[in-house]
Amino acid sequence: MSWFNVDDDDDAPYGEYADHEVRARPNPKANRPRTKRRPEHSDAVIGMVTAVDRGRYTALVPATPAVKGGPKALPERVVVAARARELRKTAIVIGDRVQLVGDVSGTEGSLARIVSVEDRATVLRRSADDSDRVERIMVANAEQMLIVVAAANPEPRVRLVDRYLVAAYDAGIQPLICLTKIDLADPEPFLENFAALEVPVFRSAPGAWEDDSTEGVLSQIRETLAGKTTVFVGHSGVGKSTLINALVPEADRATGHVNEVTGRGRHTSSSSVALSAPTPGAAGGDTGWVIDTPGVRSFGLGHVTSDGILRGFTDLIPLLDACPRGCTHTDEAPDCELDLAIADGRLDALGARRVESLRRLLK
Ligand SMILES: Nc1nc2c(ncn2[C@@H]2O[C@H](COP(=O)(O)OP(=O)(O)OP(=O)(O)O)[C@@H](O)[C@H]2O)c(=O)[nH]1
Ligand SMILES: [Zn+2]
Repeated sequence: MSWFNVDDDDDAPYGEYADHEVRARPNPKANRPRTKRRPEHSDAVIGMVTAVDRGRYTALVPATPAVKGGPKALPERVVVAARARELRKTAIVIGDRVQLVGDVSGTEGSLARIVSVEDRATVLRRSADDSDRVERIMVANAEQMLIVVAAANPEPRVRLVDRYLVAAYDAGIQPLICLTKIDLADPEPFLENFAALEVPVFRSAPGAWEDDSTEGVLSQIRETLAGKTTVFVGHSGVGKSTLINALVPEADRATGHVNEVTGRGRHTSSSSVALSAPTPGAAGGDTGWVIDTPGVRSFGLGHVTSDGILRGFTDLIPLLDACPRGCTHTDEAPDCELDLAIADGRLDALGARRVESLRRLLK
C-alpha cells in the first residue's frame, strides 16, 4: 500500500501532549524526546507514524527480511500500535520514527506497541497564541514546509505567512510558498512582500496545473516534494486539500472517508495525516511524504525566542550587525539600524513593510 489515510485525534489536532520536556533543550533543531533509555528491544522494527487517532498510532513499516529460526519475511505494511506505558508523557506525532514490538504483522485487528521514539531531525511546533508559552508539537522530521496561501478568498495575510516562515526557520525547516487561486486575483503584489527572501514560490490554479506538461505547476511542486518530507500549512479555505488531491490523487482529502484501519468514518479536514507522494517519472520511485495539517486561523509563536523570530527575516539580518549592542530592534529601540536604513533609503517601501512585520512579531 503506497498511501493511507487515517484521522487524527479530533480534540487535539496538533497532538495531545504539551511539549514541556522538549522545550528545555538547548538546541531546538535536534532535540529528542526525553525518553529514558529502556532495555533494548532487539526484536523491534522501525516505523514512521502517519496518523494519530485517540491513542492509536498508525505506522508504515518497511519490508522486513526473514530471521533465521525467527520471524518470517514481511512486506511493507501498515501497523496499528498503542504506546507503551513508559511513553505516557512522551509526544508521539506524525512523522516520528518509532520502535515497534509485539504483533508487527499489520494483519487486521493486530495491535503493536511503540516502545521508543527515535531522535528527531526537526520539530515543528505551534502555540495557541503568542501569550501561550505551552507549545504543541505538530509534526516531526519535516524537511520542508509548503505555505499555502490564496491570492484571494480568503484574502492573503502577510502576517500569517510571516508566522509560518518564522516557525519554519526556527525549526530548521526549508519554507516554500504556494499561492493558490491565481485565477481570482493577481498574486504578484502579495508575493512582493517576500521577494527579498530566497523562498521558492509556486503559483497555482486548476488552469495552471497542466499535469502533462513539465511547465505545469503541479509538476514543479512534485519535483520539489520528491524524496522529501513536506508539511503543508495554510489558513482554512485556501485550497490546500484541493492541491493535495491533485498532487496525491488517492488522498481524497476534500471529502469525508471511512478510516481504513478502524472502520470509523469521519471528516478529514480536522486531521493531520502523512501521505506518500509518488513522483511520476522519477526513477526508482523517489517517494516523498506530504503531511497535511488542519487549516488554522492563527499560528502562535509564544514559544519562539526573539532570535528565533529574527531568523524568519533573512533579508533584514545583514543590517542588524550595525545595531547598537543589545538592540531589541523594536519601535522603541534607540538608533536601531533598521530605522536608519529606512531613513536613508537603503530599505525601500517594501523593506519598511518587512520591518513592520518583524516588529509586530517581536512585541
Ligand atoms: N478559483 C479557485 N478556487 C479554488 C482553487 N483551489 C481551491 N479552490 C476552491 O476553494 C475552496 C476551498 O478549497 P479547499 O481545498 O477545500 O481548501 P482547504 O485549504 O483545504 O480548506 P480546509 O479544509 O478548511 O483546510 C473550494 O471550493 C475549492 O474548490 C483555485 O486555485 N482557484
Ligand atoms: Zn536594531
